[in-house]
Amino acid sequence: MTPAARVQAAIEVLDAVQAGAPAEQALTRWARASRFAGSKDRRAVRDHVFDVLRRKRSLACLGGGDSGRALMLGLLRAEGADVDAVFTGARHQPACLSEDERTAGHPPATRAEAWNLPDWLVPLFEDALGETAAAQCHALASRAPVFVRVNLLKTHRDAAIAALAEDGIEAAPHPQVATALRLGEGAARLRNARAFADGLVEPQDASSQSVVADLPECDGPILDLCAGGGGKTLALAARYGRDIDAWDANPARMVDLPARAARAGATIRCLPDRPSGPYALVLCDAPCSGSGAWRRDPGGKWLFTQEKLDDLTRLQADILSSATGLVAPGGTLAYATCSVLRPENEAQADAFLSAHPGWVQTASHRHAIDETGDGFFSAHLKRD
Ligand SMILES: C[S@@+](CC[C@H](N)C(=O)[O-])C[C@H]1O[C@@H](n2cnc3c(N)ncnc32)[C@H](O)[C@@H]1O
Repeated sequence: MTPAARVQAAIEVLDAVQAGAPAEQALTRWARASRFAGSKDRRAVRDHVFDVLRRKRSLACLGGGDSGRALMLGLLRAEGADVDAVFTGARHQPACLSEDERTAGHPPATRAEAWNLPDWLVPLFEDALGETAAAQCHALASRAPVFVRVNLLKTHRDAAIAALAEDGIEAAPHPQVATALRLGEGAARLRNARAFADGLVEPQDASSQSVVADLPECDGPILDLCAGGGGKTLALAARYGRDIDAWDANPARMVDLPARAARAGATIRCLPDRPSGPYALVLCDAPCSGSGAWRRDPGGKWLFTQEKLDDLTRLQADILSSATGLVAPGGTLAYATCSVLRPENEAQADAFLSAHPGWVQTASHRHAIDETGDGFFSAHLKRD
């Protein structure tokens, strides 16, 4: 496919997304109907689509509308591309620009437009991020860096870097997180690399790794209460060098965890029934808006509503409250979200402390959305 034909394909996928289809589904449909497209074409179309979805609001301004065509025009203008070399009208390529399209479009004017947020989220981002809100929104509208966690159960950092290099994957140590490597050239080959197959590394955002690295020392039993796919369960097993219990209200989410644990050389017990404890440490990586990681799932940013936020904060409070019975005296309940919003973070921890005398907060960490990782929050709540 020519570069312009890839743009036309992205326009069609974006039209489907704007009509309500999830981006992944729209891309899969397009790929199935476009057998002529090779893997590089598919990757390029996907990149266009996700680049637009991260910055949909500002690109709609620049492109003069929110159709797939206007959004791609906005992206090309933002990148300073020669739009007439793309909108050529040739076969499989976007039709030539009309006079209206040429004159339409303006630079983003409001904060919501410049920050690529729905209007209602702007005050929440300002409240949570203060002077860094603009920079963090800019990071949220950019491609996410790719990180892996070095699995200390099997290897060490330099050996992991060398193993990745054997498969042509560049990896550089993270400036603060000892287990994290940032991947460069060749990152797309990770899933086929020996280092991955042998369990030397696991894909995991650096802030996610940091949440586990920051946990207190612990000698007793450990539970991952919202284990999901088990990213943090595996990190816990490596961090503490012992067995970890894992549970999730939706057990189907843990289906791949036994195979992942086997590859990582970790012993994880996926509990069939709700655990009863007591545990010295319970990690509660709660369901959340995902606002700290929307650059990986930009569709979520545009579909999120105040009502969904209210539902989530109620669920988080319920999960935290029901987790209290699982923690041994002197033990820690570590609450974490990949959100930057106060109602899901500091306000949630404060409400917990008010409602549960006998608990104290021993630490809280905020991770900014930037080149070193996603936005994350964690609070360590200790049972006195
Ligand atoms: C943010 S995800 C966990 C991600 C996971 N810790 C990881 O690192 O890959 C939150 C998980 O909480 C689970 N969940 C929702 N309600 C729950 C509840 N009441 N108790 C336990 N888990 C719950 C969801 O099914 C989801 O898998």
